[in-house]
Amino acid sequence: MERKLADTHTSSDCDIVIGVLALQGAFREHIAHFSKVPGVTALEVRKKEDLEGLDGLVIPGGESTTMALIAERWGMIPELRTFAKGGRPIWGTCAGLIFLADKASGQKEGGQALLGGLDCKVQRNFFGAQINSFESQLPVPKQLEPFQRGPQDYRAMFIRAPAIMETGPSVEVLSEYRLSPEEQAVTEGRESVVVAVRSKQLLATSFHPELTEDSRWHETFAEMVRRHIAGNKATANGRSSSSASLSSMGSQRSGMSRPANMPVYGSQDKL
Ligand SMILES: NC(=O)CC[C@H](N)C(=O)O
Repeated sequence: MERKLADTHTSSDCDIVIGVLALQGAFREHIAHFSKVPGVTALEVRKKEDLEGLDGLVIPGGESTTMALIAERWGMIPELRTFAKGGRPIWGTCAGLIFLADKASGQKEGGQALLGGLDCKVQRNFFGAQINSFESQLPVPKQLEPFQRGPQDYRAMFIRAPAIMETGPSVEVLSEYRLSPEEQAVTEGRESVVVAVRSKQLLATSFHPELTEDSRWHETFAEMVRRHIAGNKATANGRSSSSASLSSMGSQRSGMSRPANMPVYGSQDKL
């Protein structure tokens, strides 16, 4: 595929290629979303060679044990770890968050391979089984530029979702979910759990933005990827990467806000 990353491009308009791990789960829905974000080409990643030339990677929701087993069978775990260590941006949604976490509790017997890198402890299936899946409107994370357009809340869909129980110092909390009194009763009085974080080049969400019609999480990740590229270019040119400001990137795009409350993509049964 021909790529356009000319030096004359600013960070805000350079074309980027984002891979979506397509071993299992909701990868098609992520690709459908990225097709709505200008300048983004999204590709399925099915084998280790597909990781070459990507600017960023999404690990979708699905079933993290199954995804890890398939990745192991295809010999992809070392390459995925190398990709993560290399510093290119990765976004994990739901099972993808579990995959990125340094620690996960509630694993199946025998455990599961984790990529790690995200200094968090997650609890698998924190919100219960498939039948306990639910939706919630959460306030937008103020620090993310794409969320300054459109509604002041976003639709979060939790499907056998994990929660982030502990975060390390490098982790920035983007969203929390307030637990009901009944939920607090079974979590030793904990009032909320973390459901979205960012840490350096990693983004992770407990819920499924790809199953809604709101592309602002996808725009956020595309910005992280562009900022990473701009930072690398600035370093290569001996300049400070702070010249790549998120707000200046966002201000050049217009007409991209969409109503959050739109139909769900596809069937949840396949998750
Ligand atoms: N929707 C999801 O991605 C669910 C994640 C699933 N509970 C797991 O542990 O992998």
